[in-house]
Amino acid sequence: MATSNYSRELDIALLAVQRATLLTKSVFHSHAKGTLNKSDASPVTIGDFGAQALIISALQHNFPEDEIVAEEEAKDLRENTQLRDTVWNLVKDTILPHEQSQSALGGSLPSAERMLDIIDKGDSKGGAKGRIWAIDPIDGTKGFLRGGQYAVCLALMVDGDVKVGVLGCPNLPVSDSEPLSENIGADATDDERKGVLFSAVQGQGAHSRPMSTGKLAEGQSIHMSPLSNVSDATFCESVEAAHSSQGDAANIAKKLGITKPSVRMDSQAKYGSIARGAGDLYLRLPVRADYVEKIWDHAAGDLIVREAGGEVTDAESNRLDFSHGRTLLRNKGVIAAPKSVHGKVIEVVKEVLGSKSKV
Ligand SMILES: Nc1ncnc2c1ncn2[C@@H]1O[C@H](COP(=O)(O)O)[C@@H](O)[C@H]1OP(=O)(O)O
Ligand SMILES: [Mg+2]
Repeated sequence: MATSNYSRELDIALLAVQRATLLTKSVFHSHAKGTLNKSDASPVTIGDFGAQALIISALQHNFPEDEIVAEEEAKDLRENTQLRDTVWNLVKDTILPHEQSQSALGGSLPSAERMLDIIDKGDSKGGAKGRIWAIDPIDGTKGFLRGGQYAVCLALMVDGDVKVGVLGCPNLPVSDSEPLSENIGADATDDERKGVLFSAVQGQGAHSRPMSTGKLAEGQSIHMSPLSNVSDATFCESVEAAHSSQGDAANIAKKLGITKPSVRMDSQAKYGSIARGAGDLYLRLPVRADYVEKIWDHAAGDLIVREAGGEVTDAESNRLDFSHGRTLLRNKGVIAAPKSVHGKVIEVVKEVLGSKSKV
């Protein structure tokens, strides 16, 4: 087969993520308004299943031979018809107003039963061979619930290498030049200037565009900040202390001479934020030695940051390796930074984590 520039994959991924993100937003708003109270299920559960169904149906329509690694399986929906019907009602009503987009995505799903089969198509084991999509329908569930940052994430890997990545971040500022505010992790009350889609294709750079409800605009090129002095950095980390050691991050920042407080936000919105230069570093430092990261939590963000001119590795300075199934078996932690300072950051990360293991 001729080499691909992945333009069709990118177009479909953007539309699928746009449609799925609109669904999650409508779940959040229905929940906030109390119109979802017929079901006992959490809005995260409903949004997760709905978004996964929409993305997989778009992929199956366009790329029927491809494999899919997705976070959810339909078992709970098969056992709970009320939950199934709640999700189905949302899925069948979520359409893009732009007609051409509808046909590109294969139109509406035919039935609730078919929706369950589609959700279960995300059960690939992943691996080092072939075309495999990784989906996280709602990354950052805690952020979603508190009206803060979350992301709808989709990436295409070919032979274990990420070729296309898209992140739908409905609660990040539209503008690439808006600096990160301290309350970015919690405040999504102003919908107006919020909502962005980040994307990247290997070798073609990274882009952002507004998360519109209609036809998507052309992407704007995005770049990591040209940070020459690491002590000027703004660093991002998880809100959840169980996901990344905030104590280790504070020690690392101190040793690097960083004085600004960290910006805490949920989800791969952290990767998008540093890729557009709104922040500089993303530190994810293991809390539990036995936790293995999932590929859908990193594949899109990894490519977007690298295509924006950044470097993404684990805490040992190894590239994230997506070729070992559904998890990042060979990696611990994530350190993403502009190329100019990544080496210096890793030096200090090793120092801080190394001194801990000697205690
Ligand atoms: N102990 C852990 N260490 C690191 N990440 C974790 C841990 N437990 C869960 N996660 C994952 O962190 C991701 C969110 O990260 P962030 O804090 O950056 O928003 C979720 O996808 C979550 O996976 P899961 O959804 O399986 O619980
Ligand atoms: Mg996740």
